[in-house]
Amino acid sequence: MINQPPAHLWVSESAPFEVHPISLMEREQSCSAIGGESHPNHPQTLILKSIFFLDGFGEVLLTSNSDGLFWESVNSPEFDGSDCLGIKLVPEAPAEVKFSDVYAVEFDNFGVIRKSKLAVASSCILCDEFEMYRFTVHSFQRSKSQPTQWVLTTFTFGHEDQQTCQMWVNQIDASLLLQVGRPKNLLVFVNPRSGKGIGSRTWEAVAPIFLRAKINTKMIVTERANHAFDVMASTADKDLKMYDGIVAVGGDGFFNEILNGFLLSRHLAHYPPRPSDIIDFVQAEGNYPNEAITENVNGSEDQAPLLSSAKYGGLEPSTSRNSTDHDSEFSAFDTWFRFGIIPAGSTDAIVMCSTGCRDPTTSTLQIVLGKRVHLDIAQVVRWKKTPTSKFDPYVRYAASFAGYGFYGDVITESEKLRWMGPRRYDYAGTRVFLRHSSYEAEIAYVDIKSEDTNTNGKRVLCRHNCSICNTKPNLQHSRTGSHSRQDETRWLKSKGRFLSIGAAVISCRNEKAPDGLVADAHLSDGFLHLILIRDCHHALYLWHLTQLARKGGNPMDFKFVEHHKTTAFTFTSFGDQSVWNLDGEMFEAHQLSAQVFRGLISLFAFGPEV
Ligand SMILES: Nc1ncnc2c1ncn2[C@@H]1O[C@H](COP(=O)(O)OP(=O)(O)OP(=O)(O)O)[C@@H](O)[C@H]1O
Repeated sequence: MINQPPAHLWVSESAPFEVHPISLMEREQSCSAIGGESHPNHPQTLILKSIFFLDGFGEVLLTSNSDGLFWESVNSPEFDGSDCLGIKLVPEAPAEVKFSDVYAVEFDNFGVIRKSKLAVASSCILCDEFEMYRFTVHSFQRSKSQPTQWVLTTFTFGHEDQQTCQMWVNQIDASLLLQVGRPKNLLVFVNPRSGKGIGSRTWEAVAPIFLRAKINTKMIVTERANHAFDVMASTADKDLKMYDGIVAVGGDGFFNEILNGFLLSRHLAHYPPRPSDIIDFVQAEGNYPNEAITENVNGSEDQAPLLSSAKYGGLEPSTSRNSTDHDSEFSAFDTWFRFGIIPAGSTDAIVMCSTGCRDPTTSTLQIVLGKRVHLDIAQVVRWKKTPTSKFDPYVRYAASFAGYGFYGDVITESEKLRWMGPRRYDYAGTRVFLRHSSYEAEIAYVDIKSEDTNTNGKRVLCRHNCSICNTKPNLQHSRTGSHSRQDETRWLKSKGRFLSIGAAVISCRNEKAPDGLVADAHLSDGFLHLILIRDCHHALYLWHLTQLARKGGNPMDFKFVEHHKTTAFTFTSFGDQSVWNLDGEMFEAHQLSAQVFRGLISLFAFGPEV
């Protein structure tokens, strides 16, 4: 039943408007007039107050200032908070929304406003409903069951006067324009084959949020693997700079493709040292006998070689990259350009680590609200693909993980089973586990003293506004190269048979490993976590894997597991074939080196809230 609003709302007391004035309405043109604070960037900010009907709640006095909207219930005999059956309802609606949490406001024309929540829920025909002009404020709230998940919420305000509604919409719109860091133009890549083939559906579900937020999106649905890479690599910088960022609707592998398409031609920096650079130096100095290298199972410091920056890096100018070029070409994107990921893949570890959950709506909200976190990126340089291939440096970047042995085998197996969707990882994982293959290899890694790690060896989890990620680095490894400026870099070596070698850039939290591969890895502390799993009894390996799969497990607490926080490492295989897994993509490499670049890129994300 649609009623006319009660008569008292039509009576003007201080009528500032001639058309349909509403009692108690106040309009202040200057902040000082009502003792409010002016917005530092916008001294003309209006402070508005008007009586509205809040849909599903009742009559409220709505106030807008530079921070947001606030409302309080207006007590009147006809709006006493009772529903149509006379039951007293305690209003549950929040009484404020900050502009920083508002992503859109829309004028809704003439339509129904309901007096109480019960009326909304039950569509009770006896409940009071009015028809009036309306506007809707779009925001979010945290899910009650999973607080890291953000769910859409709206507040619809009704008023008899169209102009009043329109004025509020204009005012709120003006306040939203003052919110810093929100994107206006985005290039969106959609992988229709992600996960269970849900990329396009995922985009269709979240696209209205971008539309409402008045963000222009240019959307490209990929037609083949590497399509997004090719577009990113071939687009001129001046065209890319028209966008505030790039959004990937897909999984980690798809994001990796976009990242590589962006970085490969734009990020110019010195390569990390080759495995042979380190061995050559050690042999020349004579302080690290080969036998000791072979036996260095525990990475004891006595056996550690020192490597001066003058001696490593070892690349001829033709094969190295100039970090001065890097500064000019890459930093042009540095300040505002961001990447977003809307999860639609099989694992989505990067999204889980950067937003705290795996939810397309949460990721979309964090994009439209312009959130930002920095992300470390590992640069992996393959020197030789197979034992017989010639020296041919080939660079790839990884945002989450580089893994060998078990991880390489799982990705090799699962690629043949793409048709199975995300279940392929369970099937391939079981097969590879049963095979229990181990591989002979040698690893050298930069030794980091615990006082250089920002945590002093303590386990500190990465969270929203993380103090570790925000700390200035003690080491000189940074965006210009992980360790290239240090006078002395100490390398440790491990050689032997490994079930797996993993280098985690971030914690790699996912549904199979709720704490991730490394629970205390950070988004942008500038460190890699090298996890070496030596050949061990099958049952012990299973025990380690079950610890990984458990929340609060201790997967590192085994003698055969080594965990080294580092900035760079080199790898040499002694087998015929060796396959790595980079962010879920296969990467064949007989010899490689990797180094981390601290906070090399920014993501549209709020940071994990674990
Ligand atoms: N149109 C397409 N057809 C086939 N493959 C595509 C297409 N577009 C992209 N790809 C490829 O699909 C691969 C996997 O995509 P994506 O990472 O989105 O899904 P996933 O592997 O299921 O998820 P995750 O990486 O999280 O495990 C990427 O390597 C990408 O190159």
